Amino acid sequence: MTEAAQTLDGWYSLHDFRTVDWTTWKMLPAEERQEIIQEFLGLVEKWNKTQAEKQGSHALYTIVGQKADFMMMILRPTMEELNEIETEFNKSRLAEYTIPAHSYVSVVELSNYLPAGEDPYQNPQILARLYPELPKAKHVCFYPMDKRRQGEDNWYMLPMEDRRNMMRSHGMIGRQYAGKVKQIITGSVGFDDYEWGVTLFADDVLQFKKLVYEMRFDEVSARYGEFGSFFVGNLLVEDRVQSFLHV
Ligand code: VOV
Repeated sequence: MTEAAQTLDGWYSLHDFRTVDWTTWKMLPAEERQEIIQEFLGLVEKWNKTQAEKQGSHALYTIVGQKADFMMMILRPTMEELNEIETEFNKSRLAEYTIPAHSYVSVVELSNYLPAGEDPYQNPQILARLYPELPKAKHVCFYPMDKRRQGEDNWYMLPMEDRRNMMRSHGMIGRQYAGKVKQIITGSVGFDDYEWGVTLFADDVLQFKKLVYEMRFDEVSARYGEFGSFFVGNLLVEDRVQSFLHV
């Protein structure tokens, strides 16, 4: 057996994608739509409070294309809290006018491919990455991925040393995007259909394409990467919720 990578695990993560049922939403009287929007903003207010107390974080983005209309990304210390938030949203009146489009369950993950040193859970830089406040970047890009296990190309049969070297090269490419793209890698083995969720944040949306394309030529992605559906979107600040839902 080859040596398994050790992971550091942080907050649990739910990416919840919804499509708005504009047809029925339009049928409501304007005052009722207002009440529903206020109820939803009340939920967001609770999430803001949790975030201010550093007990979690969240992000709202509208999604471009037909896969979904908006995404709520939620980070919390436990799976139970994710479940409660999801259920609370589902019981809200806005949910009656949305259709679930997609979801992804995972946990913020760092792996030990890079040297860590002393107890990582005491290192403030590592803690900030395991329990991050999601940035208010203008754009988000989310996709799930696997490492291939096929014939000669089986990531999980490679010696630790080889995997570490490849991850070093991966990290070097990533570092060139410092300040342009922030990545949050969430592990989902045992939780969802792929092995990782990749969530990228950037103010310049084109940097997603440049980064992902450049990584395609790097061995760990070129030989071993398998990818699911991509979602790309724009920041939905609370002030924009009104205009987004205005009909
Ligand atoms: C924005 C840039 C960026 C940077 C700096 C970066 C760096 C790093 C480092 C240093 C490490 C290893 C240690 C750790 O921190 O876990 C990782 C780890 C990982 N990455 Fe990464 N990655 C980036 C970006 C980045 C992207 C764009 C992708 C998608 C790949 C693509 O082809 O579309 C990705 C994937 C991953 C994955 C799936 C893992 C876990 C792999 C495993 O087998 O465990 N990643 N990554």
